[in-house]
Amino acid sequence: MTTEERNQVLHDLKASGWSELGERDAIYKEFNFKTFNQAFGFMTRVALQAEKMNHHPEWFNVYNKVQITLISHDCGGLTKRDVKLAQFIDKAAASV
Ligand SMILES: C[C@H](O)[C@H](O)[C@H]1CNC2=NC(N)=NC(=O)C2=N1
Repeated sequence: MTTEERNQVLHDLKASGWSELGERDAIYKEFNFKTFNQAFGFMTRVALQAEKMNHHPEWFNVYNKVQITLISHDCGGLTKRDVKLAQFIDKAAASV
């Protein structure tokens, strides 16, 4: 991404609850659902999309909470693939 693209994209992602990690060039967001079933259903939809994109989240789930970090490991930082997946994730969470 160009610096301009990156700034625009980060601005939009931050507006929807993503934050930049300090220690790595990655983005992070926490999702809270009502139940484990909802959390895991959400994770299942994200997993299928991730597999399609061959781009996979780092994530941690306890009961109704899902914490997600996105980074492109091959580049050691944020790429358009992370942005695409983040946008899919937000849509999936909104439709639970
Ligand atoms: C072998 C396989 O294509 C690679 O390891 C893919 C899989 N999923 C991936 N996911 C993410 N987030 N970053 C990667 O660099 C990556 N690489």
